[in-house]
Amino acid sequence: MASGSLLLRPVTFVTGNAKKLEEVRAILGNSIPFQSLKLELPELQGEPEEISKEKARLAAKEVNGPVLVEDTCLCFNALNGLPGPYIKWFLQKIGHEGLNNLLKAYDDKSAYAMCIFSLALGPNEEPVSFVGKTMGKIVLPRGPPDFGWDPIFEPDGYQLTYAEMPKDEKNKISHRSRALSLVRAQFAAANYTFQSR
Ligand SMILES: O=P(O)(O)OP(=O)(O)OP(=O)(O)OC[C@H]1O[C@@H](n2cnc3c(O)ncnc32)[C@H](O)[C@@H]1O
Ligand SMILES: [Mg+2]
Repeated sequence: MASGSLLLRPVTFVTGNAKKLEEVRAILGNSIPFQSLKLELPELQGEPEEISKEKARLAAKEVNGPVLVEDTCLCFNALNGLPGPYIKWFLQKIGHEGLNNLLKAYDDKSAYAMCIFSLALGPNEEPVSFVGKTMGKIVLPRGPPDFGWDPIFEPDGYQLTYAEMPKDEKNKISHRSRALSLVRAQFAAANYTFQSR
């Protein structure tokens, strides 16, 4: 082992969401060796970063090794950041139309997508978080409804919603790719060494 480096089992990215996994794979390529585990973890209520960290603690206990998790928020500025971490349930219950209706009473349609990754090196290690944000606005749905709220989020500087953009274009500017740049920087700085599987 090189001096100053930490020998780890490969990191397990834990998520119940196949679309997230697809994007994480596309964004990371071979830059960080990881495997994945499909697991729906219980989620706390509270501030986004704490929710993400708690997911990492639970995941690290399940896996008994290094884990990466993420929690995604869609935050409306007119609603002081809500639905935020509760977007999954809002989307499920009221859909794209209902989310648009929430903003009918306000001129301000601006919103941001936020991804908080948390890395825990093991079940007894405190997780570290990495936040990525992309600013934009909420619009009537346009584009294929393949992934969550992609059809109603139009990032600033584009006339396309996330759903209308080619995947690699979304992955260049997305909340997820911004957070993963920080994760990658952490891995580079920490100089972790991975055991071969
Ligand atoms: O198992 P986990 O990783 O928690 O997966 P999840 O689907 O439960 O995901 P979250 O708890 O982070 O809830 C975020 C919600 O936002 C959706 N979502 C996440 N990332 C998105 C993206 O980039 N574009 C559109 N929708 C997204 C996702 O489908 C959920 O409905
Ligand atoms: Mg979830």
